[in-house]
Amino acid sequence: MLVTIPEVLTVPEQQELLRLTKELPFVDGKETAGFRAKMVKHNEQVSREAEGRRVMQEIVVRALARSPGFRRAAIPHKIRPPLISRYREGMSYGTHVDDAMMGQGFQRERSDVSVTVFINDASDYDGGELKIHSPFGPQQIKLPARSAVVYPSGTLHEVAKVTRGERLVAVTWVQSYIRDERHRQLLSDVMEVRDRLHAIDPNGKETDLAFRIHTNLTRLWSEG
Ligand SMILES: O=C(O)CCC(=O)C(=O)O
Ligand SMILES: [Fe+2]
Repeated sequence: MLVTIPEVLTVPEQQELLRLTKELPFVDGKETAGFRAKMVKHNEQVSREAEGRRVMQEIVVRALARSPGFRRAAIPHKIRPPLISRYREGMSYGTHVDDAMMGQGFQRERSDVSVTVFINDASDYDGGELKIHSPFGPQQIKLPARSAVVYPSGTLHEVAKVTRGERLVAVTWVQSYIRDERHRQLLSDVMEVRDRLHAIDPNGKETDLAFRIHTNLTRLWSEG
């Protein structure tokens, strides 16, 4: 399931992120890539040592956590501290699959859902499309600033070479309460129906039923 979500970041949040990207030091993105992804990862990310990195991560996580669209698509249990990535002219990230387990030692978390939050606008650069290889063919994603895309971590994907300007994104991974993508899609659909029924008829029998289906499917399928 590939979902795009507009306006995840507020304008002040996006401005603060942009300001910090101008101030903070970036390092080679290979630092956080698995051994195979290292071969194809040509980008930069805000240094682990940078003071303001935590501030940026908190802004992004807070924005995602309050977004109903994100919550519905990802059904998040745990979210990794985001990487703040920059692709300057000539940079790209070749085809790869994200690691299944992320983090250190016994604190590892499974990645079910990958997320890109767009910090600067698509008009600021040429190229730089996020290309997700799906069973229905490749999906090319290039979104306006403040939007996000959510897609299954098990897909092969790549970032096309930036040919003008620079691309600034925050990238993170979610361990979902619902591990199976088919279950997540069904729950997400039921949630939408439930919320629409509630808006139309808060006291209706059908609304009760939709709430019951959603709640009990969550009980049936969730873990963690
Ligand atoms: O920059 C993006 O949109 C995705 C980058 C990516 O695939 C990764 O960091 O694993
Ligand atoms: Fe990736």
